[in-house]
Amino acid sequence: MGRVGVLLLNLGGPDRIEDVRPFLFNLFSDPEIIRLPVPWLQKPLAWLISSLRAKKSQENYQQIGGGSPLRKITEAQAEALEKRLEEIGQPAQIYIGMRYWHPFTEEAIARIKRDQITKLVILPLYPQFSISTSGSSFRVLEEMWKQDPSLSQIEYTLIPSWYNSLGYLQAMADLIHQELTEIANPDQVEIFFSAHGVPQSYVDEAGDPYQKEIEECTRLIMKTLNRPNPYTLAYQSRVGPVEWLKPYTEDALKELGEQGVKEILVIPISFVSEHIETLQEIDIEYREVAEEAGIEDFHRVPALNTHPIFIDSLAQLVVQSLQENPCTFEQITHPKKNMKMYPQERWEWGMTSAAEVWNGRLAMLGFIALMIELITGHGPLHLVGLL
Ligand SMILES: C=CC1=C(C)c2cc3[nH]c(cc4nc(cc5[nH]c(cc1n2)c(C)c5CCC(=O)O)C(CCC(=O)O)=C4C)c(C)c3C=C
Ligand SMILES: [Fe+2]
Ligand SMILES: [Fe+2]
Repeated sequence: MGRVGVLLLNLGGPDRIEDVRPFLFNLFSDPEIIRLPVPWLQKPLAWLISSLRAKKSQENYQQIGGGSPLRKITEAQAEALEKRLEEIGQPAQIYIGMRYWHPFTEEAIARIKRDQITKLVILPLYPQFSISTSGSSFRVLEEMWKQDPSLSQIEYTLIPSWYNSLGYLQAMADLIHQELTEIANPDQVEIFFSAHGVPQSYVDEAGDPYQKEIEECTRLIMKTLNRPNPYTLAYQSRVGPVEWLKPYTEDALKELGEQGVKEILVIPISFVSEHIETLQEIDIEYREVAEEAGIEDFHRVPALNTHPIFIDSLAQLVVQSLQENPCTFEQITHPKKNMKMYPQERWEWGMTSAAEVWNGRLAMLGFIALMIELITGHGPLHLVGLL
């Protein structure tokens, strides 16, 4: 079969407090995170938002020990996966490619070339597909494949999403089950799925399948769990002024409080590792919101991390994908359905020359407004909470 490699894709997180600002700059420089009609505004805006958001974000990272645990957990997952693949007779070298922090996707590809990998399975550590996560990493890789002809020697295959894989569902059900056994009246507990949000326009205008996959995923987890508990799905971590997927986690918590719910079990489902949004946002911020709403007992299921059933499910996905026909970038980033993976090339208001002139003028006005905001510390971005 040649030399097999598995490339695990993930978001990345700042290892230390001083990494927070450059990490945020990388994140906001991504056109899949802030979809602007004019590419040249991306970097100045990323610089501005990262500079102004850094302080608040650093405080949050300070509350969880001064940095993101994401790199260490992803490395532990890679090690466990390598071991499991060896055990089931499919040895492979595992690589980690982060989108916004070390080890970057580019570093992983350099190592894959150096090791002369001939077959590569590209596996995002996001169970559900979103243009803003797996899609963004696929886009970077597709660009690298276009720029570097030597990469065409590697036979690769993508696993776009795997929220419905049996092992993953069993691992999630096992975590929930374990947590419920510690609770006095387990059947009365409200199961509260908290998914990471995306702007509503990603789904409505760009055709992101994320919301559909999240909804299906929660349904399948509940079916696998096979318990009578009531459940809610809500979306967390909204950034900026636009509308995101609803209901928002804070609103759903308040509503449950109003309905008299006293005990909830929160399940983070967009991500398989502990990170700032589980350790800080859920465990600290949303716990407070829930308590204020009258919810007396707030429990959370830990992230999968290196749960053995989960690691085995990743290994099975790798084996299965090596047996099937390869899935290419073309199939995912240029789907037949109307999904807009390349925001700046496809937004309709950049299509005509007149519109482009107006885009340019508006962008210039916007940039001046941003500079004023930066200097004075007052303006619309502060008002809506983006900065
Ligand atoms: C599936 C998970 C995620 C989706 C979807 C997602 C979309 C998304 N995120 C932002 C903005 C930010 N995300 C930040 C951190 C962050 N995001 C995810 C996951 C998803 N994001 C993770 C796992 C992390 C944390 C990594 C870590 O350090 O532990 C941040 C930085 C933190 C902060 O300042 O709050 C921002 C900002 C947008 C705008 C977006 C969709 C468009
Ligand atoms: Fe995020
Ligand atoms: Fe976030």
